[in-house]
Amino acid sequence: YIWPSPQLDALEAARFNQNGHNAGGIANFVEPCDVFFTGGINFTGRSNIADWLRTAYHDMATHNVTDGTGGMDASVRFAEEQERPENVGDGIANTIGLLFTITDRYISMADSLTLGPIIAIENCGGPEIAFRGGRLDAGEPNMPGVPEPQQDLETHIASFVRQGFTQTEMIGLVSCGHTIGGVQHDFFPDIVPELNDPNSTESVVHFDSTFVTFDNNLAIEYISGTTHDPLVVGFNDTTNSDKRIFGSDGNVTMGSFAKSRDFFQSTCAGLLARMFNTVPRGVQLTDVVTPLPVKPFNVQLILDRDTLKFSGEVRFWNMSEDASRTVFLLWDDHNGRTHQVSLLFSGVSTAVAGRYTAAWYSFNATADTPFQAIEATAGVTSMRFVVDGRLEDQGGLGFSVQDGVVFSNTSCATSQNPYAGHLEIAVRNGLQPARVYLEQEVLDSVQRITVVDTEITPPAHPPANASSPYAIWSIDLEDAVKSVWYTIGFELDDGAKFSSNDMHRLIDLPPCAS
Ligand code: HEM
Repeated sequence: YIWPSPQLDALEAARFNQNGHNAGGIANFVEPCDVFFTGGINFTGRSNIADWLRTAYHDMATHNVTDGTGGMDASVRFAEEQERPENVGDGIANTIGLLFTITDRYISMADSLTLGPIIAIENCGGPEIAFRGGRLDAGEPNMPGVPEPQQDLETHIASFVRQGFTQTEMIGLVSCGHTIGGVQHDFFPDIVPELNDPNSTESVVHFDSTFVTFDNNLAIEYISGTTHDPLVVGFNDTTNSDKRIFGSDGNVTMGSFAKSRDFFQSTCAGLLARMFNTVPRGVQLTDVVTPLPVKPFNVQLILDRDTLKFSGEVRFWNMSEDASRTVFLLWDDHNGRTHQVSLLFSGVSTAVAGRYTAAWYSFNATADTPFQAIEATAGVTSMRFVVDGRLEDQGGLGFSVQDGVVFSNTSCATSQNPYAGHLEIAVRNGLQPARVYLEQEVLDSVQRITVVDTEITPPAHPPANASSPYAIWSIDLEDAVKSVWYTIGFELDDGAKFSSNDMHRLIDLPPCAS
């Protein structure tokens, strides 16, 4: 895709900035892979990766291919769904507690329930699964429909067909799920006993011997007759659903998984991608999110009197640290001139258990000045980068920068208690936006993040200083909750909308001069 694209930029960052510089919040919950909840030494027998993968399946499994309802839509967050016997346990609540922390206006709750297990699986021995974003969060619970272990084979086959999977795919999907985790005594006392095991304090009997590694050991142990899977060799045959499912094609599928780790991994990559992409009818997912080779990050412009403070970073994918590398930022201004500065190395990030490395450079002028000072009259229209003499300009398009509507740091606080402030937004002469507004992320009555706009009115009088490139629009605000973050948005006559990357709170503003 072409940068900038706010939603894809956010999804790409959540998917690929996993560890190190500017890392997102997910990967460290599964590093090491047996982390449970927020970390520390874990003797429970449980793990985040297991909770996340099961939760995603339970969110999806309500799907009905015939009427298009259900699917990955985070309906599993509703208490009404969690209270159903099919969703017994606290794993769903744990998952929500961790993964919903990455949601924002661009990353839905259902996307976070997808990103979690995808990142967990690829960091814990499993395949890279193609990720598409854009899931919409349900406004109400879905119909019940998650399979339960005491149901018979015909019921399970019918259930998977309703979800959109054949019998063979059912065998695959169950073994891709049950290569991780196990069954807990607390919630399934009729399936597994109390273990009294200091290494499994929550009495979890695991499906295979490598229960936080995504591998084909479940199949190997099943085929070789050494399995301890409590849904295969459980003392209660009624709940031996894995046994009935795995054996339902004469062990052909499980046999092929046992023989080939690669076949298991590639089959799971395909089946799990389909599981994650099973969404209610009408939801349009993005294309598969792939890492941008050159990606500006958090580019911001703030007006400081006659100067624009231009800050940001750029990430180069598949590049490690190299002190001898030179990186230049080139930017064009409104006068048709090009400026050039050398950028400072700012860090390295990694992804997919270290399989990928990215090098980051920041727009600092010096180590202490985290921005470039640009003459406001000249402004900035687009950027390019030159890395060791190689031009990076998105195939000739450049990386466009909007300096049309920017926060002015003449904004100030009029009162501290309650917090009140006077926000000044600078609008570039000649732009003539249809609207300028503050944006605030709020939760609706069912926890979905929406953006509420507060209109800013244009100045009543023409700017006193007509030679200034910007006119100041302003708004007076009070903040009852003291820490509301605002971004700045504007809309053009053709409906195109823009949002700033910089966020502001009233409590951060300097006092207004009296
Ligand atoms: C007929 C279909 C299925 C049945 C009857 C079934 C049943 C169960 C049961 C009873 C548990 C124990 C849960 C607990 O103790 O909290 C479990 C755990 C689990 N299931 Fe399934 N399952 C099925 C399909 C799937 C599928 C398709 C996936 C994912 C692709 C999956 C992923 C998991 C995972 C990761 C766990 C481990 C949870 C943990 O250790 O906390 N299951 N399953």
